[in-house]
Amino acid sequence: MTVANASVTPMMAQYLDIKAQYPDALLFYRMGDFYELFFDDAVAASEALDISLTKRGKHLGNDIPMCGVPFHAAENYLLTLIRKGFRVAVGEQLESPAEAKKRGSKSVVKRDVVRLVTPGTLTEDSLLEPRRHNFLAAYSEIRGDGAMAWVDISTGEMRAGPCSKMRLSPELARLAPSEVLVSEPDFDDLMAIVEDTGSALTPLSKGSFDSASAEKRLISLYSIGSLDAFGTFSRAEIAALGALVDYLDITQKGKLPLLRPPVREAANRSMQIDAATRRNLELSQTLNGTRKGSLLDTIDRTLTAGGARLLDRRLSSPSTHLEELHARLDSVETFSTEAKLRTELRGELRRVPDMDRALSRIAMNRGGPRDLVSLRTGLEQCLILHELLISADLSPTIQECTTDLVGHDQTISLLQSTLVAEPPLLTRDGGFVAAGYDAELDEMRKLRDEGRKIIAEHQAEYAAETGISTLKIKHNNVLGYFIETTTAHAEKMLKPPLSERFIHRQTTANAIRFTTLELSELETKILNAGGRATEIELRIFEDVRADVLEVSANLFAAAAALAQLDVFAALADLAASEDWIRPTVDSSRAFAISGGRHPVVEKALKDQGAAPFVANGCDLSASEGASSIWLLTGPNMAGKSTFLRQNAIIALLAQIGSYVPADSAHIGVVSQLFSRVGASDDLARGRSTFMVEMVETAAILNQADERALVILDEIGRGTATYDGLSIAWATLEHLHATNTCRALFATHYHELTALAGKLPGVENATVTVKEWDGDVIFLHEVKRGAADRSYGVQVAKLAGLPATVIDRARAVLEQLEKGEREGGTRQKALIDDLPLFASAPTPPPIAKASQTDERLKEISPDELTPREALQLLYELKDLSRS
Ligand SMILES: Nc1ncnc2c1ncn2[C@@H]1O[C@H](COP(=O)(O)OP(=O)(O)OP(=O)(O)O)[C@@H](O)[C@H]1O
Repeated sequence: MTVANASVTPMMAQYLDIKAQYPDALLFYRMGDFYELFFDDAVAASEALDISLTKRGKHLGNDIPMCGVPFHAAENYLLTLIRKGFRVAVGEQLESPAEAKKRGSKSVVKRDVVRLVTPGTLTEDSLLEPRRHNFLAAYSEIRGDGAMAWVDISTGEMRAGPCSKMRLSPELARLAPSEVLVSEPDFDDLMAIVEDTGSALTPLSKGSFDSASAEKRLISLYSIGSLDAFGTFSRAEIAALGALVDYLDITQKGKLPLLRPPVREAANRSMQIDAATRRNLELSQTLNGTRKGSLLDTIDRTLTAGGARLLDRRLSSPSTHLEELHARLDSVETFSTEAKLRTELRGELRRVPDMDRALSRIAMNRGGPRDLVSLRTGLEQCLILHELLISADLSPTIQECTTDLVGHDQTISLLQSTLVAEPPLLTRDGGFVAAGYDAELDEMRKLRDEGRKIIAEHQAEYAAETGISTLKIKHNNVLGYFIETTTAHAEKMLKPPLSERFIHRQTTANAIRFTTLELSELETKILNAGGRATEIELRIFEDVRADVLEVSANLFAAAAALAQLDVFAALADLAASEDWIRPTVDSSRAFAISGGRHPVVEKALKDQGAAPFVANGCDLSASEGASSIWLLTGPNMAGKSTFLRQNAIIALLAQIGSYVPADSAHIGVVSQLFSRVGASDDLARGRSTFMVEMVETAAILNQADERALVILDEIGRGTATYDGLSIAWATLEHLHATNTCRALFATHYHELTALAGKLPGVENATVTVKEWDGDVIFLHEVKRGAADRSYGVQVAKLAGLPATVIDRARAVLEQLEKGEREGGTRQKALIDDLPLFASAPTPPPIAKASQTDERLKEISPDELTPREALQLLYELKDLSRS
């Protein structure tokens, strides 16, 4: 849409031209100190940002809606827009108005989009959560072979791995990317899957996913001969990686971030956890959507942003690789036993800045002197940490980390010699290069600074010469340096002899301004010195930037080592203070936990000052080819869900390489974790509680293999009793006979406990309670055997149901039990044999009459609300009946 016709101003024509290239994004059009938005963009942004909508001129006879955000506060507005699902094209002025004028009096300042801001391509610290990754993912499929690639451009990490369409949803749940790229033809097909995970979905042309050109793109990006240098990637993986690079090229307008060589993530190296299980176990956020109260929040004691991101990554992808797990556990053990070393190490880790993000900003030319200082501080801390660790008895993994902490002497001394201790935020502010680093810079600075002193001396001299003590030398962009005095004092300066030396330049309302020849000369000298000093500083910044980027791989390795050390020390700290133990993880099919606890519930009870958490064991150990299932019965509120979740969490913690909250734990590696705990309506997708429950159960029964750990809580609760019981029964049998997995199955259907006698791999267990004086007391102890009853009525009483309802419920229950004992049907027991509910006695009519009479006397009908009037009418009707 090129609308450069005569009816629009040249500026508007330029705006429309640029906007036509970015129809799907809001265009931030830079005008001086503001980014302006026009037309529909303005309407949408003003609503999303809650800023006022104005108008500017006319287009095709109509007002042009406009709104704007100040340049200096643009980041916050950007964040709000991105969070609300918009994409923003940032259009900058590429020349100054003066330069535009030189090209012709009617020329419009050149502008173009310098960057397309989308959820997956943020780099600004203020737009990112420091302790979380921000992934951009791409999904591609070539002849039925699917793959996913993902990158965090704020740290440069890029990975790819196989991913079938069926695995797309759990993979997206694992990575939680903020944006997913798909090929245009796949858009409609994948929309529901991607949107379900909360990621933004962006279609790219089919060409971006072409694997041959993707390979060429990657080879030229990394200047390598062949991609084999990084491992063996499938065509689909290459296509997905290539799409990422292409999209970064489009959005960053050619300024590619520093992308580290892609790493291939083999399938089956991490525990499969689907989205529902992640939600149910509240891994990184609670069911209410908050981080606080999640498992991650409870276990995260890391002190660096890089460490926090690594822990988050590990928790979302527990490993199934035994060697890797043991290496991690050995490292946590090192810091668990070496308490003093751990404390000292953590003291130093606290000072480590976010080197990854600083380096990425520097690479993208969005960094400033403070980012260089972050690298310097980080590397200095590396040396201190190395010193601390070197004499200790370390695990091999920690030893490897220590080697990456050193070898940066040249970079350290470069950064130490170039930068001042506390530089300004922006390079253009100048003043960040240390004195003594560059002789010319020192000289220019001296001249510039002495220039100020000389100006002050001149001012004193002129004051003495004219006898005007209030005379000042000032500066503005029009006159440069000038001498200013009040109109009254200026009289004598306008007359000889002073007028020969002081040249009159300007008269304002309150002052008269002069200059002298020597002042003009001085100005040129000073100005040149200041400008030259800035020029030199910018050149030095560029040189240092290039030197740093030259060794970026070493710097990333140092940052990765710091993050690892932080995670190991944080997990060791947690283990030591919370009394966690090292689990045994092997290739057996064991699942033997003694004294297990739920870390989040335990902490919550501790924080509330409530009775301590009751530890419970669990043994689901199974022999090859057999299943082992605990069928858990017990009253509501007894702690069944907590017990179920705690066992899943213990397995998960063990497989991220952490100690676990238990007295002992032996876990045969779990490759899939499934959990169906509780139920929530998925009204947005028009699915009832029962439907959601069945969809999730179906996924488990279809996918769980013999290395799976399955947690099922109250299957069938969402439907009629007999249907529910039948479904639960059949599900349990299927898990036992077909899935042959390790499972915990909590149920209210006591009838199921009979299966324990029939199926060899099923055992009954119950969460105990005590009944006392008609009330129930929760002991939270899990024991083998079946619960005698469900205590639902007692729990309802605890919850505050009215006494009449509780009494009546007891009567119904007794009748049911009696009916069953006597061999009748439930229906007969209830319909034929249960006496009808005797309603509460009606209050004596007299009292009612008098009350109503009183109210009638008091209230005039006009004062009544419609509701009160209706109420009164009913009362009067009752009265007339009686
Ligand atoms: N082992 C335990 N030690 C101490 N308190 C516990 C323990 N387990 C659970 N609780 C407490 O009991 C509460 C209820 O636990 P939970 O939700 O697991 O019960 P439930 O049997 O699954 O109940 P429902 O069947 O109603 O869902 C928890 O919020 C916690 O405060």
